[in-house]
Amino acid sequence: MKLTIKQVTKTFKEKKALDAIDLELTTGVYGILGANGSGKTTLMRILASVMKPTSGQVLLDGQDIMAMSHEYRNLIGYLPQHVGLYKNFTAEKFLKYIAALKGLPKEETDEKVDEVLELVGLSEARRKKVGEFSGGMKRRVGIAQALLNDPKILIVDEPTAGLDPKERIRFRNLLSKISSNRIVVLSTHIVSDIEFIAKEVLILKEGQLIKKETPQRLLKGIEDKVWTLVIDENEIPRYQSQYKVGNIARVDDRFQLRILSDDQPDHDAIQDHPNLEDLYLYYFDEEETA
Ligand SMILES: Nc1ncnc2c1ncn2[C@@H]1O[C@H](COP(=O)(O)OP(=O)(O)OP(=O)(O)O)[C@@H](O)[C@H]1O
Repeated sequence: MKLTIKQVTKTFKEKKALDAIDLELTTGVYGILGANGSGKTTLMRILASVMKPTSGQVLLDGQDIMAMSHEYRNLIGYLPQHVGLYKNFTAEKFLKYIAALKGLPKEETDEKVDEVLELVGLSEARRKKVGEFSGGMKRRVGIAQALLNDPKILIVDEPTAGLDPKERIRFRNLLSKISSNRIVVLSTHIVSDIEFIAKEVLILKEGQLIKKETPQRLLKGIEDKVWTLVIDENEIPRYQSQYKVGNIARVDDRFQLRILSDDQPDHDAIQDHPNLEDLYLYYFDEEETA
């Protein structure tokens, strides 16, 4: 199975949200990383076929998804950024309701609902009201509804926003588990969401795809650019104005700075192994780092 994105551009009035994106996706998890407004949601919506590109095409195994219409929609599971859940429904009732909306045959529904509840770890909570669920459980209901039609392509937009670290890990493992025979596209600006599960990381910046690499290769690209340096507090502003400074940690009465720089920022600076947080800082320096 291959999803091909060919010269996809989306323009809103004068704003180019996506600018001639070319991409090929096969089974596995793809992490789309980008700052706010970089075009992640727009790309996800086009892949989910809820939005048409201004120009360009998306092809599934050579067929235009717009021409495939329902045939394509039946292959898609989509979890938008904000999904409406019916608070007074139990998880089970909600999923049965969505199954009916998706046109699942009645005789298959019970078994399918059992299966997705099990998959997302909510079997025991199935008779509880969704309104009483934690943030992480609600997201898992969201994934469960997206999986009801056993989609070959699963698109999840910022699924971990607002989740605590434990719930994030659980969610990540779930995505990893279900990705073996599907294309999973996950957007996030939280780097640790994709560091361990993404087959490739796609970096979007101002509507352009600036990188598409395995996490390992991306890190290799900044291998000799990460430095740590211990300084006094009054020196911090000088380094912040001259360099891309990431984490600042207190070490006794001094401070350790994590600095991204092509050259050694000071003769006392020590090189360190890069992580994806460094990478994010490297590409999105001027924007807020998450
Ligand atoms: N319906 C719309 N009308 C006008 N402009 C839009 C519309 N949707 C998106 N945009 C603009 O297109 C750009 C990309 O938006 P998009 O929502 O795809 O970014 P994003 O990377 O998903 O951001 P976020 O992380 O904040 O969700 C932004 O500048 C946004 O303001």
